[in-house]
Amino acid sequence: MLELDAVTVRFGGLTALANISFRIKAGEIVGLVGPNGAGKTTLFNSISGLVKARGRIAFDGKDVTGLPLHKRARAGIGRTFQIPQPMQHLSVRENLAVAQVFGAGRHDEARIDEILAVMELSHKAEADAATALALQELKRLEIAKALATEPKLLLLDEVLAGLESNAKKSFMVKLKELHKLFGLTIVIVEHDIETISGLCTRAVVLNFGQLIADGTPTEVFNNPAVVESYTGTAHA
Ligand SMILES: Nc1ncnc2c1ncn2[C@@H]1O[C@H](COP(=O)(O)OP(=O)(O)OP(=O)(O)O)[C@@H](O)[C@H]1O
Repeated sequence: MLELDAVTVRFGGLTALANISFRIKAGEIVGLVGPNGAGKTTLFNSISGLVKARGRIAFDGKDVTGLPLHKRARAGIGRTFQIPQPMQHLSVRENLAVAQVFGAGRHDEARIDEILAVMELSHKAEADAATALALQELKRLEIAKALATEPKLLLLDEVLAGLESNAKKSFMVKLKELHKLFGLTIVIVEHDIETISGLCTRAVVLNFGQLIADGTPTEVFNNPAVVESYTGTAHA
């Protein structure tokens, strides 16, 4: 479903991603892990089209490397952002409608109602999205907006960050439900080892823009290079 070949991103003299190559199969839930500044968000930006990358990115067998953001969304690549930013002055429902037109090129109220229901936001559908939502609701809206684009591949950037452990657990259950209900492939950036182990069958680890491990969560978190990347001993 997703193929990355030698994906490289430079910002001036800084190499944010260096020759990243891996494949993701349809239906996988993959954890994208690594210390701050490792390149995780830049990888999401490269896949979704927010950042230009060298190398090759293919999705569903088609080369999307040169495609703009909206065409990648139409191809089925959806994402959330680290800091949820609903559109100002629009209701929750309107936020989803805009996302749907952008990503799917159509307006389907029934589908929006379904997403509102599954994300437990029906009671807030007409509320002002920017001012009337608590943190958990904002996070649910961020995921709902990505779902409204009708993705096949969903890139989740730290959607569980800042939640206490019970809320985290219920979000994990919800993500598993969405995976099944919408037939999604998911890549999730997350720092918490327990969350990655509970949710993902595979983890890919970046450090200083390099891919340093790829395997089951148990394999990866026992890998000395990964432990070093978190404790800093390798680069201290
Ligand atoms: N637009 C940009 N211009 C210049 N440098 C950037 C830009 N975006 C990211 N970087 C740099 O690229 C590197 C990778 O950043 P990135 O945000 O992808 O890391 P990350 O793994 O997502 O980190 P975090 O866990 O802190 O979100 C960092 O050194 C960052 O400062």
